[in-house]
Amino acid sequence: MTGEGTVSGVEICLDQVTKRYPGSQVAAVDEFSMTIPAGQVVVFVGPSGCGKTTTMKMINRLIEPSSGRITIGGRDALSLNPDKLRRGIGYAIQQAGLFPHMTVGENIGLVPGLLGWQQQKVRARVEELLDLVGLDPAQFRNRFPRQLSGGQQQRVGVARALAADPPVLLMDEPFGAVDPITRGNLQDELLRLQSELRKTIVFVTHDFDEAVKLGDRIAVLGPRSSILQYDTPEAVLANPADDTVAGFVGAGASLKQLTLLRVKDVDLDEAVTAPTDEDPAALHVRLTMQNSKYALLLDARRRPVRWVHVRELVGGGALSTLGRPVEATVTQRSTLQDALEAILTEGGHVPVTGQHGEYLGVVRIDTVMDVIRTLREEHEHDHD
Ligand SMILES: Nc1ncnc2c1ncn2[C@@H]1O[C@H](COP(=O)(O)OP(=O)(O)OP(=O)(O)O)[C@@H](O)[C@H]1O
Repeated sequence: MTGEGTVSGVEICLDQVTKRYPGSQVAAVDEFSMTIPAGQVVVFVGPSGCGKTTTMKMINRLIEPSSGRITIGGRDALSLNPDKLRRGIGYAIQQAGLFPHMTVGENIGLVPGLLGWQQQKVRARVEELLDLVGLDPAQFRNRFPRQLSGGQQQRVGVARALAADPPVLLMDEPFGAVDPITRGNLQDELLRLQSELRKTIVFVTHDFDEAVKLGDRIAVLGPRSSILQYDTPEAVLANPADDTVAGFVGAGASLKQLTLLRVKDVDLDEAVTAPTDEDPAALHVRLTMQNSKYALLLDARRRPVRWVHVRELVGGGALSTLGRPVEATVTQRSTLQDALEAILTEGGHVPVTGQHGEYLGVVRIDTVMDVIRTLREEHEHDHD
């Protein structure tokens, strides 16, 4: 994820951090070392029980490490007062973790209040944050958490984590408890927020697709929080470090890479186009001469309306009644994943439209397949 804001996050370093729970023979986290760059989103992904949450909670010392070193922005986290440390680190969890007896406003204003901010300033900050996460302050400020939907609660949870403008945000499956559509919206909003705020975010999830979507880097973790791979989503998808990672990435890994690219990143092809009032016989001649099977009919404002096959042009009838309607189009901003789905609907190619729905070109299935092949080769080459 690249953003335009200035980086407000700081680097986090974990150096041989180990957690041994009392009474347990094996370490839950075993000598974990990682540098998390300032202003980036790093996603910990891995199977249940591998130690993701334990690793994350050692960063804000909700769990005390048994040994090792942690620095946040160059400061030794283990020598700071834990309460003080936590006030400088935003924390968002599944089911939002809001205090049920406090209003939305009180929940969000909690940490700034603890930091001694003036009431007036806290109130202004609450308004600002509710706005930022897309909730109308007048409507939501005085409600209690139980009077909110799951998605709204998660938004408040994110607002609360951001309240004191901390450089670091820890997010533990924050969108785990909402339906897939709300989840997608919350992810989009986090990306939008992050492009402005540029915090350092550590995000824990089970969901590999979520990791690919949100992460600047993904850490795929195995037993005892061992780092199986720590790389960009592109690299993990294209070249999983071993069979375990490959299994976790799952089938269709190279297809998932297509969510990282957009239509504007590839060359468009030209279809044979025709206005809907063209003479079918004349269009037949044009298609034959250009050795094309299909023509794309455009309306008076050059918007794609129908596909017509060359065979359908010989039986007579007005062009506007021939062929079949265009069912899917994409824009320059659509992901190649969306384009591929549309191509499968449309049969081999999909029209690309501009701001006013006007025809710009088509993306063909061959183009998408070439992209997949190139990505795979590039990453194999990188890892030689
Ligand atoms: N308080 C505890 N006492 C003893 N063992 C614990 C404690 N908390 C976690 N563990 C153990 O430590 C290991 C790592 O747990 P952790 O919760 O960090 O994993 P996780 O990857 O976050 O799992 P999940 O995805 O299911 O939340 C597990 O084997 C777990 O049983």
